[in-house]
Amino acid sequence: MKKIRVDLKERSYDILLGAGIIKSFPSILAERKITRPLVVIADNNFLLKNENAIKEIFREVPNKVYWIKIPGKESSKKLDMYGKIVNEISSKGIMGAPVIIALGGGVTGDLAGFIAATYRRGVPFIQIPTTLLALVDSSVGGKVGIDLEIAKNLLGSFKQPDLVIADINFLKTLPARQIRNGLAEVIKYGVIKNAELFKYLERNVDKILAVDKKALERIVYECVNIKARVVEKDELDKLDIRIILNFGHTFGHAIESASGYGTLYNHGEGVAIGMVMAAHMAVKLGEFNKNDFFRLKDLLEKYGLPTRAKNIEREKMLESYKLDKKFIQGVNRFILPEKIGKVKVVENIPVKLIMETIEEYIGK
Ligand SMILES: O=C(O)C(=O)C[C@@H](O)[C@H](O)[C@H](O)COP(=O)(O)O
Ligand SMILES: [Zn+2]
Repeated sequence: MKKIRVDLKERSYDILLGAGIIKSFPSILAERKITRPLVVIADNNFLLKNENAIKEIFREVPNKVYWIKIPGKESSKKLDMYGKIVNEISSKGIMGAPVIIALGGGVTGDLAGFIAATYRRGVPFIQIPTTLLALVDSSVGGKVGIDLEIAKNLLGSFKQPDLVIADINFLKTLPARQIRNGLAEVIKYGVIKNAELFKYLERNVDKILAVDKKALERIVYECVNIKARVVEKDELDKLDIRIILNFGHTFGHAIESASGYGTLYNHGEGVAIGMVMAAHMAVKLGEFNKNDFFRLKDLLEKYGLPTRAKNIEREKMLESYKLDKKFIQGVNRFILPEKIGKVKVVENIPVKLIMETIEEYIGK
């Protein structure tokens, strides 16, 4: 088992990473003296495939366990679902503050984390990510929240988990589209911080798409380390350091919102298109060379990710785009690549270039 420490003073925590480590869940709780009741907010799709094994593990813990199942789809990250779950928790007659556990992908983690941040003004929180996207990105760093109709992640908070239990074995039963969803974020890490990781992704496409355990473990380890180090320097996303993790997300989020958070584009797919759009703007601004642009586009395509969006209403996308949390008082701010492995923040990109890019990549 590997242990990655996220050093955030009194909010520091461990990420325990390994194949099959979920089996050690009862001893992990015992070692850490976690005795409070557990409220497990679980993705019902994940449970459908793994319920027996998971329930067997939870039967070995002395804590009282309450289960809440949710559909792990983006459409669950909404106010009505949030209201329903907090009411359900409060009606269970739990004495004292429970520990909230997120057992699922990014949606489950973001929603459960927002509940952990707000229920009783905050209760302990454990992330057990079950998708590649959640393993490499959303389970680490404490961004939690829900979507509003008009834009993604508009209501939220920072709530660092107390522990992350990252079991690579969960990836074995993940549908291919979910693997690709996470791979978009993995490619993002290569572009923003690690050219070697990017090369590794270029050289090992077949292995990675075949969900080779060693390759996936290596990737998850690299990504989590990058994220942990970035978050340590700028936990609250205020110093223009953490912002690099948002590469591809301005257009990506707008694509997700404009497509109704449905099945059309998931988060990774939106981010894949968003990265290509941002990279193309960087080429046009003379900040990024064409060759690297095509390396990025090709790599996304090799992993089966989209690089342009169809069936999106541009007007809807623009409404959501304007609410990007990175923009300051009407000044747009984008993360643009300078080379593979390095990005920078660029402000005030000409509206003409942004509109041209939308015209080129977003359409009916
Ligand atoms: O952790 C971060 O910081 C990120 O930006 C990582 C993103 O991949 C992730 O999708 C995040 O939830 C986006 O947050 P937002 O601030 O753009 O809503
Ligand atoms: Zn993301």
